Amino acid sequence: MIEFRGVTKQFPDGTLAVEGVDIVIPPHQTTVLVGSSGSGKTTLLRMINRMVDPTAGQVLIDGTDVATLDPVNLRRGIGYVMQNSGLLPHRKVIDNVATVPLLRGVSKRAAYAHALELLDTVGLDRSLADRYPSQLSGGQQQRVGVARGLAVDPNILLMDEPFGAVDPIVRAELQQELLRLQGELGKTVVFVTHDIDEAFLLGDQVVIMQQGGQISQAASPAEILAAPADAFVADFVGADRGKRALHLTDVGGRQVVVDADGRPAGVLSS
Ligand SMILES: Nc1ncnc2c1ncn2[C@@H]1O[C@H](COP(=O)(O)OP(=O)(O)OP(=O)(O)O)[C@@H](O)[C@H]1O
Repeated sequence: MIEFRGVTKQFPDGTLAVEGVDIVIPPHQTTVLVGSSGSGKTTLLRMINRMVDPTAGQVLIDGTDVATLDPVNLRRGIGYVMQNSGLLPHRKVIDNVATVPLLRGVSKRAAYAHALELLDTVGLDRSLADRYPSQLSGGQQQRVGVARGLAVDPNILLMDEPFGAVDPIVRAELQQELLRLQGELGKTVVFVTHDIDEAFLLGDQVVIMQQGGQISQAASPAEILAAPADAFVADFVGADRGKRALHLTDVGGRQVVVDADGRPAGVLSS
């Protein structure tokens, strides 16, 4: 479990990126941080692995304040997948996936064998192992990024707009792959996106952030649609609602429209 307690981040130039955030991120589920540009999503995510340190408050992993942990060790135990995959361009796919386990002292043989298995896991053909990142499509590069994030078998996987740079069709494929993977692996995934549809598709818990780095609402997609916390949330989740509608289900006494995959798409007004 990851817990933010009264977390604020003010950068040295005075920018208040995150303010007074209290949130619990449950284990073995996907929590999606969603909000418009500059709402503090990435800053919040990076405080989990100490790429950013809070100016006030605490971030706890399983009850331990991350401020007491060595940042390098902490980062090597947490998977991190970013937009544009972040692959090392001069290293082959297989080397990119095996890098962190090798740094952690895993034998070469074991690290490379596991890296090949991870290519299978993310749906990539092993024949791509000896290519360089520039010889892959954008979607393939993102899959390698996910394989690399999984390479240390982390309990926690941080994903910062991982599918933001690929076309909509590939993006939809990658989203489905992540759902499949998460069904098998059950990691604690924290995922950042601008896209409310992506948030509702992937998130068990969706955290809606507003400008100034405050949380407007943190709840399941169905709960958010059934009872938006305020006008900002109602407006933010309202766009595009129609296309997800298929059938009705009861959530807390309100009729929620759910799509064919069981994902909520809207609330029936009386
Ligand atoms: N190193 C920094 N120094 C000063 N301000 C920063 C720094 N990093 C981020 N910020 C500011 O903090 C705020 C939150 O940024 P952050 O990247 O967390 O937002 P975001 O919601 O992830 O945005 P985006 O969706 O555009 O990536 C923004 O106003 C940003 O300009």
